[in-house]
Amino acid sequence: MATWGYGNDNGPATWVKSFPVAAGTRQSPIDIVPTAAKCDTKLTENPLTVNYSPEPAMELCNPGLSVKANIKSKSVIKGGPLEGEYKLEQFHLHWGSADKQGSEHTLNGKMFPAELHLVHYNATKYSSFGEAVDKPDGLAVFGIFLKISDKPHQGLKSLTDVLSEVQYKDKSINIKQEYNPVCLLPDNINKYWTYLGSLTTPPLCESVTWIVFEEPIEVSEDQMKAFRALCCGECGSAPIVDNYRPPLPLGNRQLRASFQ
Ligand SMILES: NS(=O)(=O)c1ccc(CCCCO)cc1
Ligand SMILES: [Zn+2]
Repeated sequence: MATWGYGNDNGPATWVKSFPVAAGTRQSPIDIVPTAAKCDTKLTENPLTVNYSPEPAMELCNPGLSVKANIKSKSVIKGGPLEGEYKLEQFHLHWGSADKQGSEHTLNGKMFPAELHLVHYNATKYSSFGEAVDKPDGLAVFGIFLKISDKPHQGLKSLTDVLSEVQYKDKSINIKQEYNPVCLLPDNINKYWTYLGSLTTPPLCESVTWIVFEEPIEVSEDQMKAFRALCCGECGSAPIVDNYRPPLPLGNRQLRASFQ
């Protein structure tokens, strides 16, 4: 199969041909149904802790199906559902061609216009992201919903203001100003759902402890337009839009909530 993507010929329904785990039992994303989540006090007794550091010259790139920032500084998380310390590797987003769609996780069947993923690997047990990526306890990903407001998100503005410089595939730039990814988190990180899942793109490894925050971050329509202006290839290629995998069955998994 040619490279995977989100089109009719290479989209999510076709991935199982090259990546059989797509039909696995702990796939992501899922539809989050809060009333079906089990409130687990163990999650609150051991609060999720975020220790992110400023990134001096953060690299922003267009790999062709999203926009990604690669992290070099020591930014770590622990607690909540996690055992050990997980180190931030990268963050990226998924978004729609219109505000009615774009997120990967859904909330009671509702899609948000976009979803931000902060990808961490288990640095206590593994020496690199590459080693951790296919281990059942290898990764932890923060899922943050984006919703539209009339004000731009200041933290994302440092990125959306320069997206035109990575408009084409394989372009990358360094963000001049020091950037601390903590600015991307919602105000309240104590309210989240967590479950055992997978990467939402090939290779779809079943290696992710998902932590999806209840509180969305707010972005402007202009910022959404900036994401939708990114291109899959070189000048004249199709825009990167609708780069989301639809939800998979929860199956026998337990969805836990850190709050009532
Ligand atoms: N949408 S996601 O957060 O699940 C995600 C994170 C990271 C990768 C990269 C896998 C690279 C394998 O070599 C792919 C998907
Ligand atoms: Zn993602």
